Amino acid sequence: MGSTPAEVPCDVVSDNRSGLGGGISDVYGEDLATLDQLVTPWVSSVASGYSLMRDPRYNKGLAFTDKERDAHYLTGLLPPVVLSQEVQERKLMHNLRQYTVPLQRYMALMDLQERNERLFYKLLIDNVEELLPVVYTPTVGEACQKYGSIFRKPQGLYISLKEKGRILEVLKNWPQRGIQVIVVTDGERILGLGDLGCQGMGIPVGKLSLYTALGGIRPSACLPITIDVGTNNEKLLNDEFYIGLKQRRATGQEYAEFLHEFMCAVKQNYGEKVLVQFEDFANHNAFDLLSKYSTSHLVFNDDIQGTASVVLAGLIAAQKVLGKSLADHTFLFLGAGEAGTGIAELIALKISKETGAPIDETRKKIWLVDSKGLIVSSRKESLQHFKQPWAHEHEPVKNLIGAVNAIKPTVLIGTSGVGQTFTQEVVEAMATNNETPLILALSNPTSQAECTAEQAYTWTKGRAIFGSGSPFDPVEYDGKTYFPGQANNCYIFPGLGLGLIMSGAIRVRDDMLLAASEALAAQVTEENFANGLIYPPFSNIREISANIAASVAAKTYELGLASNLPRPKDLVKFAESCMYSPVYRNYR
Ligand SMILES: NC(=O)C1=CN([C@@H]2O[C@H](COP(=O)(O)OP(=O)(O)OC[C@H]3O[C@@H](n4cnc5c(N)ncnc54)[C@H](OP(=O)(O)O)[C@@H]3O)[C@@H](O)[C@H]2O)C=CC1
Ligand SMILES: CC(=O)C(=O)O
Ligand SMILES: [Mg+2]
Repeated sequence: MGSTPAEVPCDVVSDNRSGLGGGISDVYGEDLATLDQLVTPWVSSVASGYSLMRDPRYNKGLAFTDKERDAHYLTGLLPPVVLSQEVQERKLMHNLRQYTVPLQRYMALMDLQERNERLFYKLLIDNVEELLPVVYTPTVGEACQKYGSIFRKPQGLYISLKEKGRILEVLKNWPQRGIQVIVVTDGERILGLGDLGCQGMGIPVGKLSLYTALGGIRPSACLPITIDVGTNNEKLLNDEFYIGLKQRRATGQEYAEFLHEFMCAVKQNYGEKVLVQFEDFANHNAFDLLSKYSTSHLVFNDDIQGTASVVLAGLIAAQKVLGKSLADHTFLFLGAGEAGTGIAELIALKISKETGAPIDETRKKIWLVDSKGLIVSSRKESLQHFKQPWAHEHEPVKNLIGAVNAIKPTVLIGTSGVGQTFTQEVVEAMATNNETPLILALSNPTSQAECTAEQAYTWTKGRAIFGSGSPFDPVEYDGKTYFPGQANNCYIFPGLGLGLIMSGAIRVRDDMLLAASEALAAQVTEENFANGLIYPPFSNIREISANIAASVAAKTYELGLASNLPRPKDLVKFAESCMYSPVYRNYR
């Protein structure tokens, strides 16, 4: 590394560089470079023999055929048996099930991803309900907490303050060029586990594996990034195995300039149509980053917008069970941060669109409690900007039970990041006030859920509709089985991302999030409703994602924000045709 990054303001990057496949012309600058400029000497070659077996993108392990073994100098490097991918899959699932500790399963799966990418995705796609809790919440949370200790092979791209002034060059070290989706975190609010610094990398890695498995985005088009601006986590600062910068977090101008350099470098390197998903930033940066870059980049914040879209989908679906329109509900949130206010705002927007009432009016049906109590107008001056629209006229209320009794919500949503805050008293009050209380304990991982599924069903005597951010097993109560739903943004972001990419979107708009919610809600079947579910099962997630993608793409075309022209006629078929398949390819 040596040359300084070109000084390109974020908003003057040519849009002609990346095509549907993220195809970029001379973005690495080899052709245009002058003699005194440094370039990265990337080469491509045909892998064979040992290096073919060591390349996770092409490795098939014992599934290499005899013909392939002969042609690619593999004979003798493998035992004689040839196994099909299906047999490999059965064997691996059998082995995985031997591990009783979830973190061991996580590590085994990460090893597989590093060893044989297609087999990893085949496993994940075919066994999504079993493996989602391993590569994603809750186990990924534990993995992040212990990332330094379990660290073997680096995954994703680490951009630390040490690279200030040369982020563009760091991006060029990533071997894949046709990047279509970046999930980036700075590790400050990892699930409900707080500041995990550089060890937050598990989250972008996990989210992007879902982009591929659930949304069909090619693995080579996905780039997980962790921005390391330090950590304020004392435990990590004193941990000899910590993998990040051992310094306190950069803030203010230093932070903003570093993030700006990053955002400019991303656009410069990958063009205008690369999707950047902000993930698990703390709310004091998340809202500002989203509003700053949503006018110049294709960005969305999963915690604010993806979560909003998935919860709205559940509420739209629940209308069929409850026989009430959204406008007939009163909503109460515990937690008024990214997830809470993000969901609240999208609900208010949806009601406003449905009823024609101004959004200032529709917000009045929605109440939020933060760590200081109910958000009311007398607190307005001291509130962060994202809470202010929710400061309604009401006398102060100190805590959640007080708010439940005063507001009498029909829907209770937990976005506090604090476990066991929906106490028996709170849940029973919901059951007293409502025939069918809708209770969503969204905080992750499981340890931070506001209540468990069992508590929700027991304390409401089986009358609640319950969903949670992390999965719970079905619950037996009074001779009946109850199936809790998983209200998690992973229903939305893979399909949303696919829809944006396949239409060549250049910006994300709220209407696209609403389209995603409608599409997800439409996938809930009568059978799901009969089981008390307001989300469809994950077993059909690829079909669901294709439908979400088609609706998002349709909205993108309608808004004039699509660049992949002409518009394909059948967007669902087009979405399906764009999806990555993990089935092995044959080598000549
Ligand atoms: N299911 C899903 O798909 C998603 C789940 N989440 C989960 O939601 C949780 C919150 O995330 P996010 O909104 O980004 O976090 P934020 O930090 O932005 O917000 C947390 C909010 O909770 C409030 N809070 C904290 N402790 C308490 C308490 N004891 N009583 C009342 N309020 C409290 C905070 O209050 P104050 O402002 O006063 O500090 C703040 O308003 C996390 O656990 C995360 O995993 C997030 C995104 C998606
Ligand atoms: C699910 C998710 O994005 C979160 O808990 O932060
Ligand atoms: Mg998140």
